[in-house]
Amino acid sequence: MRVLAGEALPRPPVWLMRQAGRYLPEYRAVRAQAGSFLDLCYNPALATEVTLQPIRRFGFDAAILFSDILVVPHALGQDVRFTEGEGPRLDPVTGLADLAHLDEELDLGRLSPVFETLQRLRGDLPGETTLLGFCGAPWTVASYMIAGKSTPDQAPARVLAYRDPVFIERLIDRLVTASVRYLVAQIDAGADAVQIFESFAGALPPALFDRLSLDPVRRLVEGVRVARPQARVIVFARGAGPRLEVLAKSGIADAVGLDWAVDPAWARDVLQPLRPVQGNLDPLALVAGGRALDEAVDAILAAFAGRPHIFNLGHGILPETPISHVERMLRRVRGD
Ligand SMILES: Cc1c2[nH]c(c1CCC(=O)O)Cc1[nH]c(c(CCC(=O)O)c1C)Cc1[nH]c(c(CCC(=O)O)c1C)Cc1[nH]c(c(C)c1CCC(=O)O)C2
Repeated sequence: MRVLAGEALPRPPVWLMRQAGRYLPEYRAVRAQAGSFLDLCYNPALATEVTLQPIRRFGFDAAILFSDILVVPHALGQDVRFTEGEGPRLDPVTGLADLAHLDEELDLGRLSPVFETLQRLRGDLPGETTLLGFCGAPWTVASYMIAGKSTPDQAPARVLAYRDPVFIERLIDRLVTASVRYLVAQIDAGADAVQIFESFAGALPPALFDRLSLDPVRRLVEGVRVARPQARVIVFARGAGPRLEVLAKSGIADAVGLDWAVDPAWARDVLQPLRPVQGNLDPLALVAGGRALDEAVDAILAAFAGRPHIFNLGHGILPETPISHVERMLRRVRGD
């Protein structure tokens, strides 16, 4: 929270995207008894437990709510399933007629287990551990709602952005409104800060980036700040590249998340004078370990030293990551 307020610390605080997950045996054990992945997300006792697991094991400085970005379309009435080994499956929404079948307003009651999880976490976490809530950015969530699954380049949503701009705009608007409500409720339930995951920023050409990513994220954050002026917001726009400068200059986010392809020297010179940054170790360097990992960690620490920085990966931790590599990374980041 101090870094998000603009303070530079001698050692950066550290957490990892997807830090609760399949690389942990204790997560796999809970997952096996939980039923479906969504059952786990909506079970406050178990969701609290898996959120706490990486805090207990590694002492990360932040805990991130265990949930998924796709609970928002689910709570809007879209059918969402997670099938083993295949990832998410949704009944595609591809035009205004489909959109009419979804709820206009987000039903917060459907998401009450998520808020209960946050309340439990607030009580169970050490006082010095930041509690992070999150949601997907409107474009990223819309691209799943349209394609109905993960796609390499979000082609189904992108082609509709050209063919049916009215539909895309309505869908994005609905997600902005729903996400404001959702993040405000997360803050009220105990989240200290929230992260917005724009995982598919990199798919958008420049004209669409402003219209479908930057502007909706701005409206989302403004909506949250109007309702809860104390809110702290991290925006992680994967693949945005040099467009991160526009984000940093806009003042939308308290901190700018960096993916692993962002050059730390560039981010130090261009972004860090404007905003605190978060990132950006390549998750595959963490899989590889050894000297390559040490060098990658050192390069990030050196680049961002002296200005506000939160250490993190440049995307989610991979299931094949050895736990000993996470421990090695943490010793290096903490200087012990
Ligand atoms: C695009 C996206 C999704 N979900 C999310 C994003 C944005 C971040 C990113 O770009 O990775 C965000 C997310 N998903 C999950 C979290 C929990 C908090 C955390 O530890 O960071 C967060 C913040 C848990 C999860 N969400 C999912 C898992 C794995 C499911 C399982 O345990 O069976 C976890 C731990 C499932 C999920 N959820 C999603 C996909 C594509 C998948 C399948 C991928 C896979 O299987 O690895 C959608």
